[in-house]
Formats: sequence, structure tokens, C-alpha cells
Amino acid sequence: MTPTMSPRLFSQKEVAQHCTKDSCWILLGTRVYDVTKFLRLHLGGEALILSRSGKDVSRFMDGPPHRHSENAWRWIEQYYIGDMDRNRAAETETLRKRRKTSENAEEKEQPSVTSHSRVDPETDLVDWQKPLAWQVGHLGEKYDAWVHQPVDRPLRFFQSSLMEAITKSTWYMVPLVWMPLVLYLSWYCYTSLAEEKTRIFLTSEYSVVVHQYSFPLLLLLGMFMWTFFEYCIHRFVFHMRPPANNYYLITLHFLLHGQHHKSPFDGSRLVFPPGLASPIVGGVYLFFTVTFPEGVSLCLFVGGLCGYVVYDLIHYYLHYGSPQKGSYMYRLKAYHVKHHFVHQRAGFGITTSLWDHPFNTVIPEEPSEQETQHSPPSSWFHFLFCLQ
Ligand code: HEM
Ligand SMILES: [Zn+2]
Ligand SMILES: [Zn+2]
Repeated sequence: MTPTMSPRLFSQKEVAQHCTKDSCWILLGTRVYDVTKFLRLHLGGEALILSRSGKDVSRFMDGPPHRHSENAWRWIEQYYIGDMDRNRAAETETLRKRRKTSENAEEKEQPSVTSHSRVDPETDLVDWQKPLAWQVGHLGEKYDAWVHQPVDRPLRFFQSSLMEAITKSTWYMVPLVWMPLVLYLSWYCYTSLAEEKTRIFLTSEYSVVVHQYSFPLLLLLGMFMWTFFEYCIHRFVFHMRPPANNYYLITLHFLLHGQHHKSPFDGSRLVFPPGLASPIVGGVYLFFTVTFPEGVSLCLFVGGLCGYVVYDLIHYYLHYGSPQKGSYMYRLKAYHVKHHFVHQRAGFGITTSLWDHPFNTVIPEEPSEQETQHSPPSSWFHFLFCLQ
């Protein structure tokens, strides 16, 4: 919406009509938002929003049950479609209050809405009509904050359609390309081990035969090794902090991972395109062959590749799936959504938060509803201490 256009006005009856999964509107004060597209993506579940359709959700945005992040407040602004018509609207409590005071006082009366910054696509530092790849490097020290303010829109990296196509992939291309290779190599490893010629040398003279039945174990070990690799690459490569004056490193960061933080629900760039992944997979294979004993290295590599496929699919699911509350997947989704929206310097594990523990990057647990309502004893100690 351009600043010169006056906002569309809706009557309360009109707003109330949009209360289904197919069309869901909510209010923040008198501002109207069409959140239909977001329902399925909401971490708290679609029911929490749907049950409040047509109503003012400002109170819920500040919790309980959850105090929403600054980014969640920004996010909602993308769905702004107009205002509730004060003349035609019924006398809601909010409106009655607002009519008593002057225009300036009105703004102060709704701190939960106005105190949060709003995203304005027109002033969002980049020109969205032009490809982003050559613009982001110029953001300099503003890049870090910009890239961690997510938006709900597809991104265009390059002018060339070919280049654009190379950087995109649908989720099912990952298992389609890599799983036949995993299956073939698994069969190859198993039959090679069955020949009982693969040995691990414990000393220069003493060696043990690697039996074919140890293959599942080696595969699982390879998958476990992947989880460590996943953590390291996400933390140390994808989340490297490019120097503000280095145009090329900022661009590289954006292409590798920054773009995913800027547009976390761009489905075409959620998994790594197999074409671009191939040389990396080849490099990892070489690394395994020089690091681990012959015969065993291939088994571990297959496990690692399998772990990678599982990781990419889980990551896709965490963005688009709606796992059941209380399930492992739900906990993973909550963890990953918080990595995107709130704690970008923590929560680097995707398929497991295991490696966040030894590296001290675990996202702190949110206090439960009861804990926020009834202050824990430590706060009372703190309170008494402060009084003295
Ligand atoms: C339509 C506007 C809304 C938007 C854009 C929104 C956005 C978000 C986002 C981005 C998160 C992830 C954490 C964060 O960034 O704070 C989140 C979590 C959550 N939201 Fe909302 N939300 C909305 C409305 C609501 C409403 C109306 C409720 C409840 C009455 C609600 C309850 C929750 C809960 C309980 C969580 C945390 C779930 C967990 O950690 O397991 N949200 N929301
Ligand atoms: Zn990340
Ligand atoms: Zn993600």
C-alpha cells in the first residue's frame, strides 16, 4: 500500500464474516489483517488464530499463552488489508475508549499495537522489483538486522531465468536424486562386506574382519556423524557473520543461508538443489576415503548421505508441516521457528538439538503458562532483595 492511498474500510459485520480456514481475518485494535495464508504456518497452531477470527488479538500477541517476538509483530503487518470503519462499526469496547480522547491520545491507548515496529515493503532497504543477489552486499552493517527480519514473499536472486532455476528445487527432488544412490551404495557395501575381505587394522599386524552384519551399525554411525556435520555447517558456515565492508562475503552469506532467514517460507528454496549439492557430496566422499579405513569409509559415507536426505526432508516439514502438539516433531518445529524468529544465534540443530548442548547454543525454554501467571519463588527472593 502506497502512503498516498487511504486504507480500505470494513464494517464489523464484514470482518466477522471472515472466520473460516478459507478466509480468516483478525484485528489489532481497529487494523484489519487477512491471515488466511498464515494459518497453516502458525507455530501455535491454526486453531488458536481461527477461534479468534474477527476479533482483536492484541491481548494474545503479548501473551499468555505466548509473548510474541518483535519479528512476529512485524510478520503480521504483511497481512494488513485496511481498517475497521469507525462510523459503521458497532461500539466495541476499544472503539468506545478511543472516541473519548483526541487523535494523539488514541495512539497512546493502544501501546501493544503501536509500540511495535511495522514492516513497510516500500522502505525495506532493497528494491524488491530488482534481483536481490547484487543488492544485499551494499547493505553493509544494516545487512545483519535486515536479513533476520523475515518476510512472507518469494525472493528473486538473479535476472537470468536459468540462474534462478539452478538455485531452486522442489522438496521431492532430494529423495528422488539421492535415495537411489543410497540404496545402490548400501547394496554394494553389504555385498562387499559379505566377501569378508574388508579388515580394520588395529596394529600393523593385528586386524579384524568387518562382517556384513555390521553394515546397519556403520550406516547408523554415518547418520549420527551427519548430525554433527549439520550442526557445524549451520553454525559455522551458514551463520558466519560477514564483515560489514565485504560486499562479496555478504552476498555469499545471503545466497547460502541468509535468503532462507529472509524468506523462511519460500518453498522453492527450502532444500539444497541436487545439482549444486553434487560437487559438495563428491568432496565429502573424498574426505571420507582419505580419513577412514577402506571399505568402512563408503559405509559411513552412505549413512551420512542418508542422514542428509532425512535432514532436508525434516527441515522442509518443520516449515510446512503441522505436527501434533507434544510430539518430537512439534518440539523440533518450535525450536526451529524460534531459531528463525527470535534466537538467530542459537538453536543450530535441526534434526536434533543434541549438539547445541556441548556447544552451549541451546534455545532457552519458554516459561509455561502457570509459571508466567504465578511468579516462581526466585522472583519473590529477587523482589525482597530489591526492597532492602
Ligand atoms: C495472526 C497473528 C499471529 C501471528 C503473526 C503469530 C506469529 C507467531 C510466531 C512467529 C510464533 C513463533 C514464536 C515467536 O516469534 O514469537 C508464534 C508462536 C505462538 N503463537 Fe502466535 N501468532 C499470531 C497469533 C496468535 C494468537 C491469536 C495466539 C493465541 C491466542 C497465538 C499463540 C501462539 C503460541 C502459543 C505460540 C508458541 C507455541 C510454542 O512455542 O509451542 N498466536 N506465533
Ligand atoms: Zn539458520
Ligand atoms: Zn529453516
